Amino acid sequence: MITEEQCRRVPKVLLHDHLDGGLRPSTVLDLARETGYDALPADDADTLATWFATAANSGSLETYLETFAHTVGVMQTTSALRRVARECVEDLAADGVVYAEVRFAPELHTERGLTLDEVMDAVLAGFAEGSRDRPIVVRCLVTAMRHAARSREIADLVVTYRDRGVVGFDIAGAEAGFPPSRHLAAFDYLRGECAHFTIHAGEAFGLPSIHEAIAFCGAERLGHGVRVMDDVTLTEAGADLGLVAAYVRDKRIPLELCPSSNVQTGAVSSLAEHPFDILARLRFRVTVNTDNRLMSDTTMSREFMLLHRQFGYGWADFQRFTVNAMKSAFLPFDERIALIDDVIKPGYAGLI
Ligand SMILES: O=c1[nH]cnc2c1ncn2[C@@H]1O[C@H](CO)[C@@H](O)[C@H]1O
Ligand SMILES: [Zn+2]
Repeated sequence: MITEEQCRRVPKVLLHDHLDGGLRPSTVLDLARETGYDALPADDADTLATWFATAANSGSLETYLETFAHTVGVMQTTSALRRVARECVEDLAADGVVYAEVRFAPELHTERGLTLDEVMDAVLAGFAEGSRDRPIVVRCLVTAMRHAARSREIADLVVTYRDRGVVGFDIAGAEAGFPPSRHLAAFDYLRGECAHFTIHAGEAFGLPSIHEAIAFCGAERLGHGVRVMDDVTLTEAGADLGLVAAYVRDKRIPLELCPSSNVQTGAVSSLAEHPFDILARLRFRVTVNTDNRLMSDTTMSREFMLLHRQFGYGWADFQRFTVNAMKSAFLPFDERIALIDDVIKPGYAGLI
C-alpha cells in the first residue's frame, strides 16, 4: 500500500504544468485585492478553490478554459507575475518535484500595458527566486494561444530567452477549429533555430490534430495526446496500431498525460476509462502531469496516488514514468542524465 505522503517524498518530474493554472487560491484573492480585479466568483480561499474545481469539471475544454479568466485577470503586473512564479516553484518543490517545465502564454498578460519582455522578465525572476536554495530545477515553456495570431512573434521569445531559462514552445487553448498547422510559421522558424516544442494535441480533438502536430509541425512531444488511443485497436492478442499511433510509439514521442485534467475536460470519461495503463503497457512513452493544479485541485503526488489506486502501480512503475519524463525534458542531455543518475534513481532505490 502506497500513501500520498510517500508519493510526495519520491523525486518527480513535471513536463506539463500551466503557470496560470496553478495559483494558490489565497494568492488569487490577494492579487485581486492588490490589483483591483473585481470579478472573482468568491471572496474566501476555500469557496474560491471549490469554485475553480467545480467550474473546471465541465466535460468540455472550452468551458474548462473559461475559468482562466480569473487567474489571468490577476496576473497583469510584474509583481503579481513574479509572485505567482515564485510560489509555483515553492509549491512544486514542497511536493517533491525535482525538475519542472512550467508553461504560460505571455500574450495573455499584457492587458494592462506590460510588454512581452516585461512579462517574461517578471516570470523568470520569480522562477529564479523560488528555485534558490531548493532542490528543484525549473525551466520555462512559452505558450502561444492557438485561437490568436501571435505565435510567430511569441516564438521569437523562445530564442531570445533561451539562455535565461526558456527551453521550449507550445500552443494551447481551444483545440477544435484551431489545428496546429495554423501556426506552421512559428514551428518552421523554431526548427530552423534548433529550438524545442511540444503541442497540445489529441485532447479535445482527435487523430487529425495529433497527425498534424507530429507530421506537419514536427512536435517533439504531445501535450496530452491521449486520443492517440483512437488509433489503437485492442485485440485478443494485444493491440493493432494505426499509422499515427505506430509512429508516435516508434519515434518514442512522449505523451504528456494529465489524468485528472483529462477527466475534467471530457477527453476521457473517467479515470477508470483513462487509457494511461493501456498506453503504458503498450510501451508508449507515457509521463504523468498535473496540467492545472488549481483547476484540478491536484499535485504530482496526488496524480501518482490516483494512478496507484486505479491501476495498482508501484515504485518501479513510478520510477519508469519519472525517468520517461526526464528523458523527454527539453533540458540539455548531460543535465538530464545527471538528474536521472544522481537524483531520480537514488530516490527510488530503497523502495524498489
Ligand atoms: O489542457 C489544456 N488544454 C488547452 N489549453 C489549456 C489547457 N490548460 C490550460 N490551457 C490554456 O493555456 C493557457 C496558458 O497557460 C491558459 O491560459 C489556458 O487558456
Ligand atoms: Zn495543458
